[in-house]
Amino acid sequence: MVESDTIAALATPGGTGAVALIRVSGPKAWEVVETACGRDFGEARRAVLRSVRDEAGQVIDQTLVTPFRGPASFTGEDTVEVATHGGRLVTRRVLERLLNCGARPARPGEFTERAFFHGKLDLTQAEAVMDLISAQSDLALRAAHEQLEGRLGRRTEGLRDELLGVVAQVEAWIDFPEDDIDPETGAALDARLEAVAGGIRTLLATADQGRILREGLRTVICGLPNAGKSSLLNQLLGEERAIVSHTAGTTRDTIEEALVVDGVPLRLVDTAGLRLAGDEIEEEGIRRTRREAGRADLLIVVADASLPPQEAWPDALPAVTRELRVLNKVDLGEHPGWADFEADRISCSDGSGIARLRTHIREMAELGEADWGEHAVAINARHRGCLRIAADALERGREALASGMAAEMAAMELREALEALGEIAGRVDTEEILGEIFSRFCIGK
Ligand SMILES: Nc1nc2c(c(=O)[nH]1)N(C=O)[C@@H](CNc1ccc(C(=O)N[C@@H](CCC(=O)O)C(=O)O)cc1)CN2
Ligand SMILES: Nc1nc2c(ncn2[C@@H]2O[C@H](COP(=O)(O)OP(=O)(O)OP(=O)(O)O)[C@@H](O)[C@H]2O)c(=O)[nH]1
Ligand SMILES: [Mg+2]
Repeated sequence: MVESDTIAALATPGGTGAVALIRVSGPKAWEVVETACGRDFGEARRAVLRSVRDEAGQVIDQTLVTPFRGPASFTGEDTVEVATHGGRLVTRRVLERLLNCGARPARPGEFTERAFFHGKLDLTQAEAVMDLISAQSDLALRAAHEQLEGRLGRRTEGLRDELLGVVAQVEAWIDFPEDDIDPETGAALDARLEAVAGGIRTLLATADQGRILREGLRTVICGLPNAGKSSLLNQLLGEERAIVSHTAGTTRDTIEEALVVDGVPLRLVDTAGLRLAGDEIEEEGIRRTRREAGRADLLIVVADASLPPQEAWPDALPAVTRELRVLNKVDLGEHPGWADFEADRISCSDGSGIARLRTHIREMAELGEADWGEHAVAINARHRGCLRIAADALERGREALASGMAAEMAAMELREALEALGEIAGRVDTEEILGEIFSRFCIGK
């Protein structure tokens, strides 16, 4: 689907600023802007100062215009960038004028979509543009950058090429149905398939990292009432977000906030204290706490250090892969019963131990330099879906080969794996899938 019409949209946020940027892309991009400016541009990639005028010849704004000749542009099409003064009204009037001169408003993500259709970006790179814009931490930014630079696409396309080689060999056998695949060749093919499967597994293992980078580590604070859970949320946020009081049962509903702790994006959730409920609302709060705790990436269990352990530690918490134990209120003195208890000792009143707790949270996220590595990628949910389909089909293909089934059977399964792998970089012909992806972008991107 390569559309031949010319689109225009504001590329910068729709507020007041020093300068705003409007992009026009498509076969008539130059013509549209030249009409609005009443003059030709001359050379590509050279910024020129031009007045955009309305139909009556009245100047709307003095703008800096940069024309690009396809394919040497972001979209791969003829493109013109018009930098206007950054007022709401002036940008709206200039855009309206360009639309009147033959452009139509761009749909969300349409510039990037066109870059994809003109082969400027593969689908993983187009997705990376979006990740880059929404990145909330330096690591998320770095991951998006590496994906934009094409690292993930090269890996999946590399695996696909290798698989394609094997499929070609298997299919060559289909033409000679009287010959079975000889065991030696069969073993060699299987070794190559195992290597592809290994590559897929390596990528799948980054799904957790990818989700955490994009959505944040889901961190749930829980514990008995009055332990200081809301105080801890406030401490980590650096603001008085949640209500804190000496009354047990203060927090009745879950509170969720996004923040970055030591470079790790978190979704921090404060919950109602776990105990036998006093009333119906509290009971519902506690039900929500259990649900939240169950879907946490990291559980922070908080207890009051000044109380004896048997009175302070909540029981029946869901098992999660990551858990941090915290003893709060150490400023009040620690009950001797905790002596051998391994936990972060903190005080939300005087801030002691909070810096160390932050470090521990970061370590738990396993997103540090050491965990990240030189060749790391962080896949998203769509990539994971494709990789799982590919891994399963590949497995079935290997079984078919091993059990001496007809080569057709094996080839069919391997073809399915091939297709799923190719889908990651955008080898898809269903516009529906692509439309779904690009529609999540903002207008002008
Ligand atoms: N003014 C402006 N700034 C921007 C963008 C933009 O579209 N316009 N970008 C939009 O996201 C990002 C930069 N990405 C871009 C990627 C490729 C090309 C481009 O013209 N590519 C040509 C020429 C390459 C070259 O000169 O080396 C090409 O690929 O053929 C432009 C911007 C961020 N900053
Ligand atoms: N001395 C001392 N008091 C603290 C500390 N942290 C919290 N508190 C106090 O403990 C009481 C309970 O704090 P909250 O943060 O509301 O406790 P919570 O766990 O959210 O309680 P619920 O929402 O009722 O489950 C408040 O009076 C806080 O001021 C601390 O480190 N030291
Ligand atoms: Mg609370």
